[in-house]
Parts: sequence; structure tokens; C-alpha cells
Amino acid sequence: MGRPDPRIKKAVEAMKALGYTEGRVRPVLGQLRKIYDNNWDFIEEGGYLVLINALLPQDEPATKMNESRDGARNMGKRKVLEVAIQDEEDDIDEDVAPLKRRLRNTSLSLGSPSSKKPNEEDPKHEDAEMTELPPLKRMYLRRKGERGSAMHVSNNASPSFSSSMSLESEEVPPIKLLSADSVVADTDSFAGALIIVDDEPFTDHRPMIPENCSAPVLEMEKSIMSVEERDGETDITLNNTTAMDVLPSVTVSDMVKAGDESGAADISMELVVVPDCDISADRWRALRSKKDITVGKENVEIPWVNEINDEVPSRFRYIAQSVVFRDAAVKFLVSSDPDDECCFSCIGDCLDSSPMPCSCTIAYTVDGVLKEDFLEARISEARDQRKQVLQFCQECPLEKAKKEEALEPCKGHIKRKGMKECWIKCGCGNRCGNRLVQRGIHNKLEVFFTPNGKGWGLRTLERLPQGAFVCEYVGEILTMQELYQRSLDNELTSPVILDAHWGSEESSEDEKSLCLDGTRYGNISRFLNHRCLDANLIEIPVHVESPDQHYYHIAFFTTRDIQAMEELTWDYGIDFNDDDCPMKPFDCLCGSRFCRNAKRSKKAKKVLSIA
Ligand SMILES: C[S@@+](CC[C@H](N)C(=O)[O-])C[C@H]1O[C@@H](n2cnc3c(N)ncnc32)[C@H](O)[C@@H]1O
Repeated sequence: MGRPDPRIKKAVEAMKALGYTEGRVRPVLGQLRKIYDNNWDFIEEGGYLVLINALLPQDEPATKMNESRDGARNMGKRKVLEVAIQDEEDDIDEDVAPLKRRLRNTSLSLGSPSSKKPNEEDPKHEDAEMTELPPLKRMYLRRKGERGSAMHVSNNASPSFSSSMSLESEEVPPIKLLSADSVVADTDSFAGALIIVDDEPFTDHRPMIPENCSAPVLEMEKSIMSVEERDGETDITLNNTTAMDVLPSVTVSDMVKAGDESGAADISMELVVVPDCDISADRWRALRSKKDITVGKENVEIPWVNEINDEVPSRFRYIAQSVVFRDAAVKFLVSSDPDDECCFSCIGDCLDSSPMPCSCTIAYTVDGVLKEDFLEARISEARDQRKQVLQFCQECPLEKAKKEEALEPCKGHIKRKGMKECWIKCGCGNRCGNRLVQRGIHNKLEVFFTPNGKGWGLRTLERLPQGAFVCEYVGEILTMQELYQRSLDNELTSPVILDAHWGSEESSEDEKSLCLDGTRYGNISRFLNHRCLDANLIEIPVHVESPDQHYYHIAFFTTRDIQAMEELTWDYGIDFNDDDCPMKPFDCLCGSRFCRNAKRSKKAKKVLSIA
């Protein structure tokens, strides 16, 4: 970064004398310099006439300069700050390419896409345009106390930006940009809006915001993609994933980090229009169409499609492995515990160890699927009530979590036999056939919008044989208290209770009664819909890192051969008549003839008959 150009300073000072702030002038000046190829003679001519004209609002001729300036000031008194949602596909102009962003000292400089059409790439055309002196109004985020125009922020990637709000202060409040890693400490004294900038798509990426925070909070994904001025207000369209893929060099979060995080009011953000493109329109289109919901975190890309309507998947943070939220006591042990059933002496592949196969190979065949008898036994345990063994807790963790004085009796938990995979403490190698779940997803899958009212679902794009591992349920590892607190806070949860051992001990420690919640943090299994009884997937407890019975993986295997394009489903095990069920009730649309949701509404039945 070089020394500031004295001519910029001079131009800024001249415009300040006319009532334009530095942040207002700089981006416009930047564009003029581009357009005039940094020829200052043109810009300085007539006392910065082109600059003044460019700063004027769109619908006012240069002769009304003074009135316009007053108008600009008045706009500063507007009080609206709205977040609107726009559909990604509709919103992005195919011919628009993202532009460069530049970082200047502590102020934040963002590029926005040019609104030029391809034929406008011709410099002659630009000149022709400039002779008409089009307005170059741009929005910038101001320092505390500065006035500015109202702005609309639109995100073209996420449907969850549905909130809108008004700021009733006389002046446009300061805005503090937060990256996901930020911790907000001074919010009680902060009078402006907090903008959380998320630099990963489909993720829920919130910094720690204290409960007493009174500032309005907006969430944005990544960078600003386009800015448009309409009726004196500024529309900002935010970038989506692909634009960042194109421009990995500086993210907004980086800029925030580079800026002065200590004082919200000192962070200013200005938009710099840089009218040259980094990528071709074709490349841009190709990148946009590459929608991998795993954001590169799995072995395979998993696209999402919606052939039904304009909805896009809601935001969550994609994780390929479960993570402890806060209190859950989960230990991953590498010590050579003598009680730990580990094949210390194995070498290579446990499924191929002759003359005697290793004793840990109870579940998988050499073809990498579940043994038929093992699978059949698990299916009957899950589906056939006569074969189910129920365990009853003395003090059921589901009840204890409610912290009520009198505990309701335990309703029983199905005892489920799981299996154990070899792991790093075993003697075998990474390619051992007894390591399937831990190697992750390897099939071609797709998240799709279901045509029959269930929202998003997961389907396979290729044929899957019976007993094949598909994916595991990944999410936050929560204690039952933490889960219960989320429901008290009215948070959406989709928990899977890890209750295979419950009831086998006299009492369970609170921090060891666990569940997985894939709502905020999760993997593709959060898109698996429920089907009563005859689902094509079954969940099986799999121990990998921990011999501790309290924590295990929930792995989904196919119950039968599944054809390409079939939706993948599992039986959530919901008792639709149990109001205490941790899963939020819904009208079941599974279509199974064994459907347990007797109270299904007429509407649900109608949807089913249409589908
Ligand atoms: C774990 S999510 C599954 C993904 C979800 N469909 C989505 O759009 O994100 C569970 C939610 O999906 C919907 N769902 C799942 N199975 C369903 C079914 N059989 N009938 C109706 N809705 C279902 C319910 O809204 C349920 O709360």
C-alpha cells in the first residue's frame, strides 16, 4: 500500500467544502479515475466539475447542485435499515461479473460488480456514457455521527435473512462488522447495528453476542456483490459462495480483522467500483452452478437442486464430524486400555487376516456392506416390537433434564446392538475393511426439494446395494439439559437421542446423557426425511473413537437395494401421540402404509394423494 495520492486528498477536501464526506467522494473518485485512465486533468477541470456531477443524485441536473446537496443531507436523516430477501437466481445478472476488492489501511474497500452489459466493455461506450455524466452514487457505511442515505441490504443466497427492522434514531447509526470469530463485548454502549458477515454458505455463523445486546443484528453472507441506488436509497445485494470462490484473496471478514476491531465507530466501509472483470462470464456461470452443500468438507460433492420452487436450503454450518457443544462429557481415548476391545496385534486389513479373521469383524463383508444376518437382526430390533428389548431408567435423563420436582417414570429405551470399528489405536491400517463409517460419505447423493410437502430431502443419484453405508448423523453433541434448554428457548432442534445404554446403569450422569442435534451444525443427514417403519435406511450405533457407551456414531445403512433417484428416508422413531417427544411434531407425509401418524390432517392426506 503506497502513500495516499495528494491529488485524491485535494479532491476530497474540495468536495468536503461542498458538503460531501470523504467516504462519499472516494468511491466516486475511484471510478472516475478508472474511467479517465487516471488522467487528473479531466477530473480537476472546472473545479472538479465531473466529480461534482457524478456526486449528484441521479434525477437532478448539475445546475441544481446546491439543492441536491441538501437532498443528500436530508437522506441522511432517513431511518430505515431493512434486510430483504431476494431469490438468488432472479437476482444475479448473468452478465455481471464480480469486481476486485481492495483493502486500504483501516477503512474497508469493497468492490461491487459492474452493472455493465457486455457491449459496454468497449471503452468508447464508457466514454459515451460519461459524456452524459451518469450519477455514480454509492453507499458506504459511515463513521459514528455521520449522516448517510438509507440502505437496503439484500442477500441473494439465503432465505433466512427474513427479518426487517427500522432504526428510529435521528442519524444513521454506526455499523459494526463482525466476523464469525468475533466476540462482542461492548454492545450495551454500542448504539448502532451489528452486521455479522458469514464467509461460508449454508452455515449459521454467529459470533458471541451477549444477551443484553440491544443493537439490531443483521447477518450477511460474505461480500457485497452489487449496489444500486433507487429513489435515494441504496440497495445492496450480497455475494454468494461462488463469487468468493472467484475472489479468494480478501474476504469481508479479513477486512474486518484487518480493520480496527476495538472501536466499532471507527470502522468505515466504502464501496469502490472497479470496472474490470477477473473472470469470464462463462466461468462465472460455471462457478455459480456448482452448488456443493458440503462446501468441500466431504470426500464427494453433494449438490442441491430445487425443481419445485424458489426456495434455497436454510443456513446451517456444515460439519463432517460431530462436535461437542459445551457440557457433553465425551472422551476419545487412545490409551491401550485392557478393557478396550481393540485389535492391537492386527496388521493390514482385519477382514483379510488369514487364517483366522480378526474378532472385530462382526458386521462388514469384504465388499464393504453389512452382513445380511447382522442387518436383518438390526432391522427386526427396530421394527418388530416382539423382538425389542426395552430398558427403563430409574431416573430418565429425558425427565431429569426438565428439572421438575417430580420425575415422570421412564417410558423405556430400545436396546440396540451396535458395532465397533477399528481405529487409530488398532494395529490394522487405514484401509482395513472394518473402517467404513469413519471414512465418510462416498456415494453420489443429492439434496432436493421434495414434491410432496416434506421440504428438502436427500436422494441417491446411483444404485445402492443393501447394507451399504450412506452417511452418519452429524451434529452438535449436547447433554439432555442443553437440548431441553434449546426447546425452552423455542429453538428449532432435530435431535437424535443416544440412548442405547440408558437404563442399563442405576443412574446416568447428566453430562453423559447425550444427543446429537444437526440443526445449527450438521451434515447432509439433516435433510433425511422420516418414513414410518419401512424406511430404506436404518440407523445403527457405531463405536469408533470411544469405548465409552455414552457416545457413539449414528450410521445410516440401506435396508434394501435402492435405485438411483430414490429418496432416502429413515424412521425417526417418533411416537406421534407423545407430546413429550423431543422432536417437534409434524403431520406425517411419509406415504407408508404403516404410517403411525393417525392424527394426520386432512390437508396432509390431500397432499399425499396428489403426490
Ligand atoms: C430433519 S428435518 C428433514 C429435512 C427437512 N425436510 C428440511 O426441509 O430441512 C425434519 C423435518 O422435515 C419434515 N419432515 C420430515 N419427514 C417428514 C414426513 N414424513 N412428513 C412431513 N414432514 C416431514 C418435518 O418438518 C420435520 O420436522
